[in-house]
Amino acid sequence: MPKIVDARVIITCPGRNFVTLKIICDDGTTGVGDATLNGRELSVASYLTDHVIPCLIGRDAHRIEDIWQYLYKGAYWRRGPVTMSAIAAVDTALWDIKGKIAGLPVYQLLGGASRENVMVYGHANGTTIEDTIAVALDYQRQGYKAIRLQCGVPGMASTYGVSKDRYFYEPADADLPTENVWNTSKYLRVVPELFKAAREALGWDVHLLHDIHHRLTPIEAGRLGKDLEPYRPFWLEDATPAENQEAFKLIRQHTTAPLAVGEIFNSIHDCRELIQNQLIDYIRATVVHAGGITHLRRIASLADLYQIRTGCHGATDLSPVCMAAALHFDLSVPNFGVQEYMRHTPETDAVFPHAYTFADGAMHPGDEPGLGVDIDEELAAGYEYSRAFLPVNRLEDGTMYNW
Ligand SMILES: O=C(O)C(=O)C[C@H](O)[C@H](O)CO
Ligand SMILES: [Mg+2]
Repeated sequence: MPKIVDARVIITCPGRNFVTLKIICDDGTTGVGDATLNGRELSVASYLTDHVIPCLIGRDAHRIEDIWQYLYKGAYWRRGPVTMSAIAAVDTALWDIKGKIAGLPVYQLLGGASRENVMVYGHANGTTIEDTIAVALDYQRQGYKAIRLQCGVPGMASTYGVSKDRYFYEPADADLPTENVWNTSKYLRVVPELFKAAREALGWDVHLLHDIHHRLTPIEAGRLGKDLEPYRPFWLEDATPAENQEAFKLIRQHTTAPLAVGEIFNSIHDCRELIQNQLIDYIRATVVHAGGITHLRRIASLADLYQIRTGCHGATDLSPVCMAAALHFDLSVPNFGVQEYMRHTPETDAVFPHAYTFADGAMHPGDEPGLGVDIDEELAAGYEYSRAFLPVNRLEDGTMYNW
């Protein structure tokens, strides 16, 4: 048996913070897992270092399921983003180790490829509709078959998903949370105009997505869905905060726009009602925040019973280690939908050398044994942790709101 003899947490900031777990076995095999929780990085690092790693030493690295159950049931305090991100990091690293020892890429251990590659969506954003369309056209030229559209809202100083200077969006931008201001009626006016302009410019052979980022009430979401229906959106994401899973019934009564939810979910229990009541079309939970490959597969299996497809979260705060793991998962599950892909910076790509590739709007995890990703610890050590928070949101009268 490959015995776990050591494990360490590596924190690095090549432009943004990443937390990575590396597990080392007695035969020298190592595995990596992403443990990054945006804006709360050090809590997961501490949970791993102080509470998880001591329990791992001496265990058989091949017993992935048993170790998962040990960390989940054994902690007594179940679920939550910190705990589940830490469990995910261990689980991901163990799949990496198992693949390396077997000499197989992880997707082969998960049942093999269910498709040739994995369709990804890119982020087109801009302060105006015109700017956003120009970026979307560029994505289309690069071969993307699916594009997320976010544009600035006239009369609002900043909007979720709109970057100041880049194609991708990096929200954790300050040492203390930036304060944004939100106005629902202004927002509800601009999005249908954006989609109309996008269909005119991009045609109908491209999937168009939009992220509401938890900002509407269910009835407002129903209205937006209805307004967007003529433009056939691929999905509307996070229409309303999903703690209240029942709320999605109201949205469903009013629109046939497909709904995607779950990037902040960390357990199958967060999405059980949404799935079993057929209230969503895509589940966005991903490897790092939803308990690793082991738990995410369980969520996907439940979703498959209800013809709900996967659409894993893949923003830049999920490291290349999570991206690699997600691609192995995506390639293997029968009910794959789409994978989010926000390119990392060259600095991040250098710290995390990886085998995954992008071509013609799709990705492939590569065929290296394990996950096909690693962390260059020497390079990582050159980028010191720098505290960064996600913004907070207020209504124009100062009321605290959802970001
Ligand atoms: O990529 C998305 O769909 C997001 O909503 C990005 C999130 O705001 C981001 O990952 C938060 O850390
Ligand atoms: Mg989102």
